[in-house]
Amino acid sequence: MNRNDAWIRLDGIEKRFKVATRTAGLKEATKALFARKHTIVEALKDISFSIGKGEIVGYIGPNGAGKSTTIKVMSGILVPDEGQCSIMGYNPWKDRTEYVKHIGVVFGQRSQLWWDVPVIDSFELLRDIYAIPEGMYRDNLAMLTEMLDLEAILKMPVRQLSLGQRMRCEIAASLLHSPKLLFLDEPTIGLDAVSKLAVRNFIKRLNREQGVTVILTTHDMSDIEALANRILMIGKGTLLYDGTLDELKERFGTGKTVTVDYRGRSGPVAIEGTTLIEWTDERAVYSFDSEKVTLAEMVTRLSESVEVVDLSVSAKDIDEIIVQLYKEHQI
Ligand SMILES: Nc1ncnc2c1ncn2[C@@H]1O[C@H](COP(=O)(O)OP(=O)(O)OP(=O)(O)O)[C@@H](O)[C@H]1O
Repeated sequence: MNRNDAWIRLDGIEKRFKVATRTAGLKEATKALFARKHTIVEALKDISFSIGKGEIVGYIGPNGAGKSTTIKVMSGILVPDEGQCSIMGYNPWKDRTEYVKHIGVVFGQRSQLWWDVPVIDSFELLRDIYAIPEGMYRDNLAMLTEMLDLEAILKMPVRQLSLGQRMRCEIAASLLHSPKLLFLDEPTIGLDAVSKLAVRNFIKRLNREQGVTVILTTHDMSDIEALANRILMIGKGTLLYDGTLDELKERFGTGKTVTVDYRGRSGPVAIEGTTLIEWTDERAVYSFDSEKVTLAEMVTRLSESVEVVDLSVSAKDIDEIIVQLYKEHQI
């Protein structure tokens, strides 16, 4: 894709936050208030990428990496300090009034629905706020009610809904005005397996049948496996990976994972050529590359420090690849 033709394009986006420094104790806090001590958090550093129409992109990274900040910049909520952003020909923060008519946004941790009124009343309020034409509203409501199985819950007040029911309503609310681009920030957070599956299936169908482009942030790698054709990985405000999940597996997933059950030690045993993924009082999980260290060497090294009770070897799954990547990049 020629970057100039890209549907979504970010170029050198930077965002800094000024945070008041807090010190322990009232006296210190008062002093800091008057002295106006601040530190600068560099939330986004030179972020550039392009996304084409119809893609589903997973935006991943550990806590505090800058995912939500990017989504807020892209949805026009935050103005960056540096850089350019063009989405469907709009500048999200300068053309915000017109731009928001073409995007849908769901923040999994926040609600856009009114707590005490029936869901359908919230939908009607949104229809009025966004001046959605009646025909479009009726068609979309019927389609979303069917696809997200909302019939039985439309008349219930939001506060009575389960988390999974509420999330289905949040997603429907963000799509009533037929946006062509949907931002989902942690859409499956806290959901049970059945609700997660319903949300994922809906996103897939929406993308396939309506051509809606989806950008989603998640900590759940099974969301990524189920949905994303492409991954953007961010750490400490810097973009670290842009590619497909298959490429990621090919590049980083060649190694294997060893799970060791053991007795006789409380602290971790470091083994050269391996990455320690998990360590408890009874179990350790290592990832290793057989070109760097053999299984026999690992067992020998472990047996010097612990009594090995059981050991199993498996191919690395996506969560382990991600943990390894975060470690390699020290994020
Ligand atoms: N309004 C704000 N004021 C000050 N600092 C902020 C603000 N919003 C975000 N930050 C800081 O910017 C950095 C990036 O935050 P952001 O919320 O984008 O991360 P994230 O990748 O979405 O994290 P998580 O997975 O925990 O939601 C963090 O250090 C955060 O503390």
